Amino acid sequence: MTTTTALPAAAARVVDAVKVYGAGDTEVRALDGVSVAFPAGRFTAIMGPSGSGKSTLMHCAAGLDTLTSGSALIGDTDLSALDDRGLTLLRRERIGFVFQAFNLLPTLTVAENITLPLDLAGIAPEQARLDALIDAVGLRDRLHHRPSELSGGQQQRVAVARAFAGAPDVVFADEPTGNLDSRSGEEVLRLLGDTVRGTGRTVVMVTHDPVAAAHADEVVFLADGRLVDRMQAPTAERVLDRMKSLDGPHDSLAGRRALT
Ligand SMILES: Nc1ncnc2c1ncn2[C@@H]1O[C@H](COP(=O)(O)OP(=O)(O)OP(=O)(O)O)[C@@H](O)[C@H]1O
Repeated sequence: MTTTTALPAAAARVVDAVKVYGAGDTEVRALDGVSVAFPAGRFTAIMGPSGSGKSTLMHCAAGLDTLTSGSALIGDTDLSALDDRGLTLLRRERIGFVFQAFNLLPTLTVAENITLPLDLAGIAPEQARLDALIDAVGLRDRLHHRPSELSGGQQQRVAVARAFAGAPDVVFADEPTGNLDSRSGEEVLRLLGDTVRGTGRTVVMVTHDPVAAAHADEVVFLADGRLVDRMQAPTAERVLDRMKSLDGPHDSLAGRRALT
């Protein structure tokens, strides 16, 4: 038996994660010894002031970037044990991504965009799951449209469907509402939350926005590359209060956005 079996089920985690950019005078410790587990079947938000290491943590946890030291695991797979091809396959088969800029392929239809990761992996789509996803994102009447014919909110809902299409172990979402108006953003957040609660999938989301973070089951807070707090059952008000105490004397983008 390995020691990992004693830990609560984590879809993804980092242990003693250190990420250093640059060297000498220009060295930045973007992650300075972070250990955090993202539990399976839960929606976790990562918050913290600008430059606190949120994106770095997400990129390293998702195998988009490598740690300077420490480990990043998806389930029990240590990413440092994988070569480039192994990492590519893991990202394709076990991880879903939602980015701020939607990242849909403009020449493909909505339906083709949704099944693209499965097509790339040579996996036949499971039709019942696809149908349920298409209904959940409310885009059945748009399946043969191109992304340019959709609103931003609709495009992001396609991206959410694509991220979940292959039943990944974890979906990482990087500021998924950053390019959306508040109503469309709310729809995308509700969709992420409903998918986690309805299907037991796992979502890890980086956000600046306390209102967005309040859709999660738990918020983890970073400051200066360190994990400084975790909050269960967050509300926007409690998240904003916690962010104010992390921001120090200057207003954070999160605080300014939430107050406008
Ligand atoms: N490629 C890079 N080269 C050098 N420094 C970097 C690089 N990427 C990030 N950093 C630095 O690492 C620190 C953490 O950056 P990161 O983008 O992870 O923070 P963040 O919390 O996501 O910030 P924001 O909320 O502004 O997006 C910052 O000081 C940043 O300038």
